[in-house]
Amino acid sequence: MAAATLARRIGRSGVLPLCCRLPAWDRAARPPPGPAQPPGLPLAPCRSFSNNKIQVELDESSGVAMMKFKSPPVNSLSLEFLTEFSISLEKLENNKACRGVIITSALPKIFSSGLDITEMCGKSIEHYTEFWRAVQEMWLRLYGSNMVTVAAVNGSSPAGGCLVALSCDYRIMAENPKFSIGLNEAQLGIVAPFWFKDTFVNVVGHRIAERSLQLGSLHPAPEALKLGLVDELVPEEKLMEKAAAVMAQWLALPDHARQLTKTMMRKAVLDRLVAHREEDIKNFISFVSKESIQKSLRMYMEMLKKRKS
Ligand SMILES: CC/C=C\C/C=C\CCCC/C=C/C(=O)SCCNC(=O)CCNC(=O)[C@H](O)C(C)(C)COP(=O)(O)OP(=O)(O)OC[C@H]1O[C@@H](n2cnc3c(N)ncnc32)[C@H](O)[C@@H]1OP(=O)(O)O
Repeated sequence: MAAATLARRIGRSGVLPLCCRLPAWDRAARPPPGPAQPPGLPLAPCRSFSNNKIQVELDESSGVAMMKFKSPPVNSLSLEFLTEFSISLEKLENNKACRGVIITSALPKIFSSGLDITEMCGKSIEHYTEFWRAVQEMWLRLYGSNMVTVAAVNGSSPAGGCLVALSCDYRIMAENPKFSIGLNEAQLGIVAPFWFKDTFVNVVGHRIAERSLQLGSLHPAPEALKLGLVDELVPEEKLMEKAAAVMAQWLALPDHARQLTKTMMRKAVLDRLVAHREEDIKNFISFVSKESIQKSLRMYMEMLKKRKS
């Protein structure tokens, strides 16, 4: 689907209507590009594209795309960012030449600061609906992607930023103990929804997830490795090289076998959100509309600003 058409269909809601496409986890496995492809079949024209928030470059010879978050100061996941993120994933997913994507940040020291807190403060019910749908859409696309997804975590990655990394197939983090990662929602006085929790449990197991979620822990990189929250630590200067090597290893397998296995592992969790999407939006709205929650979020933002001065 052309980017302009996609953007029009997404419209202000930030969401692709589900009727527009099959979810990635329900699609048939794609044949690998290259010799198996009928000669003369044009590849989708998306070698490199970028928008205000995200830059993507696809190397058609390897089938690997590099996606870089570039939304200063901290790559917060605003409605606009989430919309661009979903559009970028959709473009790659629909491009037969693309088999894998490495997700990283173009900013120093920050992978992503998580959901943009200002999107959850003092806004209308319509805005909360649109925002939360865009958060759901991003996760459904990323967690349900048929592509191999590798997170090259080159900075701190709290809450929604951690969810992005957790939703990938493999996480490599720069071994800087100043960088931390985790679902710290409880520290903000808010609660990670069930599908954040399910994604976390699927990576680290129930006990570690329960303790970490209740405490709202942000784990420095070495601790994140011990907990299995990330798969590997490497010196920062080796991060991209390592991500490319891991990607090559995963792409050495036949796509169909890997994709069907991924679907088998993730389907129940994806289906749970798909079945309860509207209810989840209602829960989000009633939760963030509470005066006590608004107060907690405002205090947290003030704390961030004070810490700076
Ligand atoms: C029952 C349940 C049912 C339904 C669900 C209910 C509830 C909803 C759940 C919602 C789930 C939420 C998920 C989230 O992702 S919440 C966001 C969590 N994020 C954080 O806690 C990170 C906060 N930020 C930081 O810790 C630091 O900023 C960071 C990332 C380590 C970078 O530090 P530093 O380089 O020093 O930069 P600054 O702190 O100076 O920040 C620069 C600038 O950016 C602003 N900012 C930072 N993070 C955010 C953010 N997430 N959203 C918006 N703005 C952010 C910061 O305030 C500074 O702004 P300024 O104007 O002062 O320059």
